[in-house]
Amino acid sequence: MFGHTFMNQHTAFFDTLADELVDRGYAILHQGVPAELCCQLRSRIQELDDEDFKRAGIGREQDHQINTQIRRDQIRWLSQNNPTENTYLNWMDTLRSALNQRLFMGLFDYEAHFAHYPVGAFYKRHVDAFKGRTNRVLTTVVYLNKDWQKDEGGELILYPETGDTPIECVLPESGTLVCFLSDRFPHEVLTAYRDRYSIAGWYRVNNTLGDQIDPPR
Ligand SMILES: O=C(O)CCC(=O)C(=O)O
Ligand SMILES: [Fe+2]
Repeated sequence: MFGHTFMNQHTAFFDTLADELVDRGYAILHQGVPAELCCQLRSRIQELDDEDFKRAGIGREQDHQINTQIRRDQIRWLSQNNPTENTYLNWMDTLRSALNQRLFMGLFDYEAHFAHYPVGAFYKRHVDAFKGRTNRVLTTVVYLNKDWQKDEGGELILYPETGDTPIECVLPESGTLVCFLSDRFPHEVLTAYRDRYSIAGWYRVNNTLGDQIDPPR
């Protein structure tokens, strides 16, 4: 689907992403996903019914009360069956091979869900994977919100492995791609004051450690 010219055009982008991951363990790229694709993904979300989005859970935790204290987003997993979702999954697969070529990370597959944070929603500080207990190794988040303003909240805050001083504060602006090592960076989503749409995804390695899936599928 993505030919030679496409790859050449994007070589510099992949190089930057790989370099930043090596240097810092994370990367924030402001045009990480082509604008046209972001536009298609926004339309796709509009086609989906509110009912398609389900309350996100924490691990295998069934306790609704505890969940709502931690996260209030609603999610829907992406599927290859829809052409727009499939285009996104293909783009992320191109990125997967680009990273494997440069960093030998052995990224094996990718799973991703749309997330909707209604007004008032947040996701408290957490890590996406615990060392040695998961096969999720690299987190990606792509934002789909046009002209997001500072006073609309909903920032992603990244923390260092230890300590409470944030290292990054990211506005969920359309096209921005955030990528970080899943077991290294605690992070949180501050309360959103406007509907906030994103796609969160995880590259996984192929091992048998992964018995903890968060959120459950
Ligand atoms: O939407 C974001 O900025 C981050 C979401 C997140 O941390 C997650 O879904 O695990
Ligand atoms: Fe997360």
